[in-house]
Amino acid sequence: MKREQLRVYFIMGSTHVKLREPLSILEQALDAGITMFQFREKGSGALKGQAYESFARECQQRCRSYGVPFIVNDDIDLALKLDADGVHVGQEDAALPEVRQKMGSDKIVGVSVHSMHELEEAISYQADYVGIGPIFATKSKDDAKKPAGTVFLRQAAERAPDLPIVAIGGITEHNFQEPLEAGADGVAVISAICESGDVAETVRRFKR
Ligand SMILES: Cc1ncc(COP(=O)(O)OP(=O)(O)O)c(N)n1
Ligand SMILES: Cc1nc(C(=O)O)sc1CCOP(=O)(O)O
Ligand SMILES: [Mg+2]
Repeated sequence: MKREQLRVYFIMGSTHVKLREPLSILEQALDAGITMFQFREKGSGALKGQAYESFARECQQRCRSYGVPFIVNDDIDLALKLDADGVHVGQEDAALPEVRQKMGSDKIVGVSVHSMHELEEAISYQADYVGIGPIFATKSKDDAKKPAGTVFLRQAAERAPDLPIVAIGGITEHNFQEPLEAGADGVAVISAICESGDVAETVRRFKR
């Protein structure tokens, strides 16, 4: 993958957008230039079964029409079934060698890391990128860790200059420069886009 693809990484599930139409938000975000999309359908009220798969396919179809990578959060079986562009897994989701073996070498495998040990593992098992967070406080993940700021992000970028890094957690139009200056290639965002009154303008600001 190209590290520029992490520049504005939009993450969404139907539960993140409350009463607003999620597919319309995704289309507006794609049209405004998001560079990667993650399908993250989890938590209370999340779709299940056929509705879950159909919603994923609808999102994937839209990403394909814009040439934007479609990444599945957590669910490797769904990623394989849909021939998604990749998966994102956390430390508790699955073992990285197994994920790589199932997905194959051509697909994108992203992993969350919070320590140097986890970063070293991600490097040795050839993760395509790492997600580091939460940088700031977030309300979008119930089991998020404490906000960590950019200290570890900066250390990770220094240790692994060739490994693409995306910052996540509480990132907004007003604070996104901080993780970029610390060495992130891009920012991964849920609420700043899902809850924006002007999705297109918000995405454009992240791209400036
Ligand atoms: C880009 C990116 N970075 C980190 C995460 C968090 O993954 P994880 O810790 O597995 O938590 P859940 O998102 O699965 O709740 C992510 N999804 N994307
Ligand atoms: C999905 C996720 N993972 C995080 C991590 O720290 O690993 S924080 C987070 C939620 C990001 O949403 P928002 O942009 O609304 O803060
Ligand atoms: Mg996960």
